[in-house]
Amino acid sequence: MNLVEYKDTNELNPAFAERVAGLLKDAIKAKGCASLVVSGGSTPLPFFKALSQIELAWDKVTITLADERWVDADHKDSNTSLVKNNLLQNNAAVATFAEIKTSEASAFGAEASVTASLSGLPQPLDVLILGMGEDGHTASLFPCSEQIAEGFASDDLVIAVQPTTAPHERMSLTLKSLLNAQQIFLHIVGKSKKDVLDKALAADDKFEMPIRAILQQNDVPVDVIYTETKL
Ligand SMILES: O=C1O[C@H](COP(=O)(O)O)[C@@H](O)[C@H](O)[C@H]1O
Repeated sequence: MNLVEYKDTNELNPAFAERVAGLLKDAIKAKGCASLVVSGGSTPLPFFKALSQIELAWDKVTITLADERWVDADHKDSNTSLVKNNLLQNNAAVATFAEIKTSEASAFGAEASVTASLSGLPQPLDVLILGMGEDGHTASLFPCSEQIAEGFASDDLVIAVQPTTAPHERMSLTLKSLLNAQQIFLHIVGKSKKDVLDKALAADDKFEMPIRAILQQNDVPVDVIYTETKL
């Protein structure tokens, strides 16, 4: 794990966007296409705006989400709408978006249709950007959920999850899917998230803090992109 710290979000967002864009350009040069998996929540919004403005062959990039809350597109908690309204804009408007929210009423039973929606996603993933909750969840691998052991052990691409300490059913990439990446970034902003990171690094029970399964592995490089100061 490599910690990359910035003075503030005004410095972090363009620099992180250039770093991600560089990796996507390298992948396109090497194989003609690239995959980018992003997270939702509140942290990535200004970074999405910065990334959307970078010039690259976005028509060769497939974007998807590491997880989604099972809500309609017009719900304020929709990660899909966050991506559509902030990342799939400007130069990035021509990227392909593989959605992980489908029309089923429940996430439970929708795994097959979500897996089908992801069938065109180039794998291994070129860039995976994760967030982290105060409870140490990442994607929607929640420590509180009944599905956490299966989320760690499953060979499937996605898993439906019902958190008990956060709202909404979720659809999440499984741990195996998340680790099928060339480069992982953990994007965190603020001292409280840094405290969670430090706690995650201080012990090894991944069921207590699922982010440990990402941080404490040696197969995929992980850069933590961090600033304490949100402007
Ligand atoms: O519920 C979720 O939370 C995490 C962290 O979100 P943030 O608001 O603290 O940035 C996020 O990474 C995940 O995609 C989201 O569904």
